[in-house]
Amino acid sequence: MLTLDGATVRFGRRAVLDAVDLEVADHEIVCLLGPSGSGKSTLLRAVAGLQPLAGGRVLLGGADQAGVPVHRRGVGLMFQDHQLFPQRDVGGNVAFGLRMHGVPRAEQTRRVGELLELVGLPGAGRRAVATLSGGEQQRVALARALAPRPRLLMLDEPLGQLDRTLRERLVVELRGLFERLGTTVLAVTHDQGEAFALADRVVVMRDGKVAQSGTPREVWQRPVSEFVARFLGFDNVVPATVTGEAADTVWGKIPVPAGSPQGTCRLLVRPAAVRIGAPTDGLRCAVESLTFRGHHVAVRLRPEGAPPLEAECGLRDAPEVGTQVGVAFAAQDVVVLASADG
Ligand SMILES: Nc1ncnc2c1ncn2[C@@H]1O[C@H](COP(=O)(O)OP(=O)(O)OP(=O)(O)O)[C@@H](O)[C@H]1O
Repeated sequence: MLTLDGATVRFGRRAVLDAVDLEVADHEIVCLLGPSGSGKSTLLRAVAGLQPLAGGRVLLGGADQAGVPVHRRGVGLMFQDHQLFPQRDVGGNVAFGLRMHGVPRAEQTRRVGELLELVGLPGAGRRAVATLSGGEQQRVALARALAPRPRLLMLDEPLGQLDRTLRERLVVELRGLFERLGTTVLAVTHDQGEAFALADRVVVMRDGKVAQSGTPREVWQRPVSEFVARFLGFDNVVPATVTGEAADTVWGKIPVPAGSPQGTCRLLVRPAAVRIGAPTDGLRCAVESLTFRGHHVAVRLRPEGAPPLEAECGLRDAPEVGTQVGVAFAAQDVVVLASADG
């Protein structure tokens, strides 16, 4: 459906999109994830035709889009600040793209009704935009973007301004809706939870380049680099030397999965790999702090003469702050990272 082939965008001398290759298949939901300024929105704008390329190509359905204006690309866009037209009612907003495409009025009315039903706002066509909650406005913006049946729907921080609970609910609804409609989606978010819940595939960006692309499970289980691991919120990343099935680290010898690459590397030790036991067993640490996270407790440990170590455990197993514990490591939650890229 969508192919980026060496797509490059420059602002001045800086490549904000740096020779990016990316494929989005029909019916696929791809989420671009990455820190602020990594080029996510620029990529969407380049695909939409709002941002000229300094090099490379954007192809939609196999056709090079060079010179094709925004309104002829057949892509739908929904931006963060969904910008509904305040003077039009809900129906008028949803029908906007249909009017632009010269869809007959009766067909417009039918389609608007259908879409409002789909996004969970049946019968809201006559309501004034100002009377809607943030979440409802977001749904109207989505219905408006879907109305012209774009071959590719692009969402830029679609749920950005909503509170966490509403976002978590809507993201599940969105995924169901896109699956039912068979919509091809390219979405941008800086919220990894949102990306992982919505996407078939996650693309992590860094400085205008793709740092990693894979299913949510692949990226979560096997981040390819220290950058991706840290971006996902993992703090236990240290230099290591792997020999056989063990790594030498500042935290002592840590077992690694069979078949791991050998030699010097960075090692990711997921909090789940850190098993807390009696102070006489394993690496001795002081318990520095506990953070309650719903179903588990994040435990910050301070080993003697080594950097802090993040662990996690069940609510009932949480040690007391200030006590001493011993730590062992479980190989299945240890990942040898392919590159030491800081
Ligand atoms: N019109 C412009 N002129 C100059 N620099 C720009 C312009 N638009 C974007 N940039 C710069 O390009 C870089 C990438 O911006 P972009 O908006 O694509 O990042 P992003 O990953 O979407 O970030 P965020 O998550 O903060 O929205 C940023 O450093 C930004 O300041």
